[in-house]
Amino acid sequence: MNGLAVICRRVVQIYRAEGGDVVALAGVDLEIAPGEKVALVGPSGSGKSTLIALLAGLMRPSAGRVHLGQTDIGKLTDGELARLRGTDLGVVLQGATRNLLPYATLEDNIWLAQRRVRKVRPADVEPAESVAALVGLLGYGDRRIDQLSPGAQQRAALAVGLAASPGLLLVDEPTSRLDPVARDEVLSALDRVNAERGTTIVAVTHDMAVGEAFGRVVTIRDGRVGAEGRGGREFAVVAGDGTVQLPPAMLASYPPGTLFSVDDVDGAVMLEAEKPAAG
Ligand SMILES: Nc1ncnc2c1ncn2[C@@H]1O[C@H](COP(=O)(O)OP(=O)(O)OP(=O)(O)O)[C@@H](O)[C@H]1O
Repeated sequence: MNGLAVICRRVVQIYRAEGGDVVALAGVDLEIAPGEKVALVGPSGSGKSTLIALLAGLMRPSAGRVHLGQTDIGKLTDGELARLRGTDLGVVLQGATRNLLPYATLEDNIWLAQRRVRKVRPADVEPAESVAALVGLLGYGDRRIDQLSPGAQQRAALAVGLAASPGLLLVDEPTSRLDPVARDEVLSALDRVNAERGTTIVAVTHDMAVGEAFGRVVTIRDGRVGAEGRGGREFAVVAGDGTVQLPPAMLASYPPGTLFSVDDVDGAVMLEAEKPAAG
């Protein structure tokens, strides 16, 4: 299928924990066009995995809306969400082998991942061989997963995520623990999938090479979109409630509670910090 658009509006996710509630996402606004490649980066605990889990339909947002294409996933039943995951959504979890049956062949792994789409959209079922070719594993179909190198296992995990020809591929840390050659092979595979199928790709990563290869890098900070890099330039982002985050390095000079006067001067926004009263 064609690439799916992603729209998040004021998305809030709260985990109910014993020690108290944890606000993992505090109002995420994000738009991803069909066929875009987006890297999600940010400090540990900032909410990246939570956002991916919401996009993967593994849970529903506590508040706000998540649209995948025309579908508001908050309105789907559990059964409908599960169906979406095996058809329109491809999810590749962190750690290649978590997505694979290690003692089965690559071809069997792909075949198993196609079982839902075989019922729902049989016309979209591609031969296992062409899915393997897409990730650079042509001729590996009869190899057992546990006999593949770590880099080839990661591409096998991508093949399984792509087996149903999803419109959106979500990948958690696709290049972690790979050597530079294997990493480049994974990046080329993602590039090929995106170019040939138009699949929208969202990857959580700590690897700057992924961000550079993708071109669009969204930084999640404290459960919000903190900044965005495009074509190597870094931008601040206006959130749905009108707020803009300062770059973290500035917070030392302008701590929470600092007052700014805000002026629009010929299209440039001027912020001037109020000097603390002498005293
Ligand atoms: N199941 C859960 N129950 C309670 N709190 C959770 C749960 N999952 C995540 N959190 C908390 O939500 C916040 C966001 O976590 P999340 O895993 O989404 O961040 P992350 O950016 O993916 O971090 P990392 O890069 O370390 O994977 C953190 O404070 C985390 O401790």
